[in-house]
Amino acid sequence: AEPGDGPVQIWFIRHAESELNVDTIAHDARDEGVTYPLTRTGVLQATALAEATANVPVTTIYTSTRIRAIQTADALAFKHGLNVKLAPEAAEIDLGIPLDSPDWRQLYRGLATRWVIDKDLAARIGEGESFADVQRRFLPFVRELMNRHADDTGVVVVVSHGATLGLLVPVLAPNVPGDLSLRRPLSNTSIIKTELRDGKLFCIEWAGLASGEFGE
Ligand SMILES: O=C(O)[C@@H](CO)OP(=O)(O)O
Repeated sequence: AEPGDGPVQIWFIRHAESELNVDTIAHDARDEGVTYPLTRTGVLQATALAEATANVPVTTIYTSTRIRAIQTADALAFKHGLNVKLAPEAAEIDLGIPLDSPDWRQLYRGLATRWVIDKDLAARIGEGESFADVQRRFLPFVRELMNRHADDTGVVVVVSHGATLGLLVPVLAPNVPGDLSLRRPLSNTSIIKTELRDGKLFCIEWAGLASGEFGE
């Protein structure tokens, strides 16, 4: 069904390219609040996202409180004449990996594998969050939003991050394999489209991939 015809849809969107996503930019500040804004490429991506979704019946926009997410959400908000609702629960996972580590990707993959393949919810790196920690903050936020919008039509948008969305949406939408983000990483401004069916989230599309193509 087209968004607007059927039950409410929740679209989880990864923010546009930020300074954190460019290896040639120093990542010596903590990832918090305003430390990593969008790059110029990111600004153009956010504008393109807003154009591409101009005719989507967006009713509400929630955003992580990192500036890269807020900027992306704002691009949508300005286009749709909406305000944004701040959701600190949707901020990026504190992975415990130094942001400028040359082994960042490999360490991330290792940790994500322990979480979603080995089901070791307590695994963590240093002072970083465990999968149980992240679930404790993100899942109730989304479940509350599902309740709040259960009788709506149209599209509710949640702007968040690669690791948070990639690893947590599969926990909420049972038709998504837990390791899908390891095989199909979310690039900047990727959209995960879900729909509320019988009180549960059903994923209809993952970054352009239709639900029949998720694999095992
Ligand atoms: O750097 C990244 O690739 C991820 C992981 O922290 O973050 P974000 O989706 O916020 O860019």
